[in-house]
Amino acid sequence: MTDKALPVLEARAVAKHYGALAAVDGIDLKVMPGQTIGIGGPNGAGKTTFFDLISGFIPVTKGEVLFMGEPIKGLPAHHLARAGLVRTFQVTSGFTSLTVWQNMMASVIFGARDTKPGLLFNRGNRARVETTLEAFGLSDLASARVEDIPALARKKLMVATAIVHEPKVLLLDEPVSGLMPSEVDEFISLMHEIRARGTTLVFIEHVMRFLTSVADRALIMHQGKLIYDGPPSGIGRDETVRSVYLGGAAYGLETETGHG
Ligand SMILES: Nc1ncnc2c1ncn2[C@@H]1O[C@H](COP(=O)(O)OP(=O)(O)OP(=O)(O)O)[C@@H](O)[C@H]1O
Repeated sequence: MTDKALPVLEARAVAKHYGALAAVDGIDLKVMPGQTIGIGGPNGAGKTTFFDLISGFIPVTKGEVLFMGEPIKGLPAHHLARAGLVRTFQVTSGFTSLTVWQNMMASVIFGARDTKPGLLFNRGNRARVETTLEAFGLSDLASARVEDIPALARKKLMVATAIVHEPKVLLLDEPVSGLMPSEVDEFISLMHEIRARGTTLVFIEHVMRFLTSVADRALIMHQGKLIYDGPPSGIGRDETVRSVYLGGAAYGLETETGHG
């Protein structure tokens, strides 16, 4: 069982340099079990690079990242995913010529600890896929090819293929970018359901309405550093955040997007 007092994911003075550029410049972060953290900030602030570091996708230049108290250095991303640290990408991924059902089964099979794929088409895994598709409102599209389904369904499928592994920590990179306001609302409800399961969530999002409705803690990055760490309701009142991200003006957080 997860120890409530220990961070599930921790960044200690994490930095990533590209030549002279510090894309991420010494970030400390403790993600506690069950937290939902939303990360915002202007383009080029270092959000995706930070995500790449804490998911083990790229190596740190300085500092260290710990998952469940253990340093992740040197562990490949697929190993971390199997251990419960799962992420999605900004660009909606998936096997477009396969069906929704096949994508889900592929995720279950390749994400499993067991290495004998043949054994994984079992009743338990099929039931997990069915339950997840139902929870995401995707059951009716199970036999549709991914290239034929709407953008909202593709976005949902990407999260569904991640959540079917019952991750300890789910990292989502801009889950609602490009969606219509009503679709964003649907995704907000979905995120609340995922939160209710107790999944620890960390996401990047420019859509402020989504960030403030879903997260219980907000981080704002600028030039590789954290300039805000606190309740989402405080973002619009923070002078620094307003000047570098929200345009300096009084900011109504009902606004659909920040920069991006
Ligand atoms: N592989 C790379 N090589 C060189 N520079 C990079 C590389 N990846 C990112 N950068 C630079 O690091 C900085 C941070 O980029 P990053 O993509 O992390 O920002 P971001 O906050 O996610 O931006 P956006 O909101 O536009 O996605 C940028 O200046 C970017 O050009």
